[in-house]
Amino acid sequence: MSHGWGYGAHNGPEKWEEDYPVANGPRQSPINIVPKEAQYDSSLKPLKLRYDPSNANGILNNGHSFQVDFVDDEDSSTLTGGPISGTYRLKQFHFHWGAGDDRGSEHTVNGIKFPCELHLVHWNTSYPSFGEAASQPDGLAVVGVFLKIGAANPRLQKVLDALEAIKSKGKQTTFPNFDAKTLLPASLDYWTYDGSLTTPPLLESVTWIVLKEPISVSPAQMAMFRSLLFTGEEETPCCMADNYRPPQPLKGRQVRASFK
Ligand SMILES: COc1ccc(C[C@H]2SC(=O)NC2=O)c(OC)c1
Ligand SMILES: [Zn+2]
Repeated sequence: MSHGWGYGAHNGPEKWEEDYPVANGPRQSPINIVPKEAQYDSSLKPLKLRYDPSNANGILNNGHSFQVDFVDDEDSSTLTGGPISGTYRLKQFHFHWGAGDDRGSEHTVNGIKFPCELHLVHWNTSYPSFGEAASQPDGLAVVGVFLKIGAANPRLQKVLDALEAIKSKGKQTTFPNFDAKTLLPASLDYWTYDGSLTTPPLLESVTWIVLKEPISVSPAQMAMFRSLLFTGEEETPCCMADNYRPPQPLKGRQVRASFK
């Protein structure tokens, strides 16, 4: 690809292998999760997510999605327990969504696509930085949460209300005092497997932790996601949607369940 990667016909997921050959690697993400084939593992610990709202910093349209960034210079917003050992720090969260409610998630369950998927990105503090951790096989842990069409989600609305200020690529604004825990469902039951970043550079450094229980999002709220632009202010506007990579081959990997 002469131009940067994206989600269009000319630079989308089917083309990424041209610049990122790891796209065909042994532990690529996302995957289709088949609950009946996931093995219950009683040794898996409960997830422990301790987030300090004061670590929330800014919100950015990065041209592929939007992300809420967190100050991560202390162990104040962390993920411990679950399938991981040690302490992972919250770095950012972002979403993937469809142009229609029939698609948008990256992981699927029994082949079912959800309209949206939240990713909470954490890095292993046994490495000196996020960038260092991202190149290590146990460097990152991403918690995935499905969004399902239903009642409007008031906690999500706080995030969506900030989008009008970051409509086009490269725009950012402050986003203080946000508790990312409010975006989690009641149950922290999860599936876990070894995978990768779902965008270039597709590094195989992610322990995936996908929650079984979705959170709700209303059709009007989905429309707010779709009001964002992939493009910068000076470009022909292109609505940000269908920014998801489809499921990748499991290649013999085991998906474990924290619940029966
Ligand atoms: C070190 O470079 C990167 C590049 C991209 C992402 C974001 C990807 S990874 C995911 O789960 N979803 C996404 O859109 C990243 O996140 C850890 C780290
Ligand atoms: Zn993601």
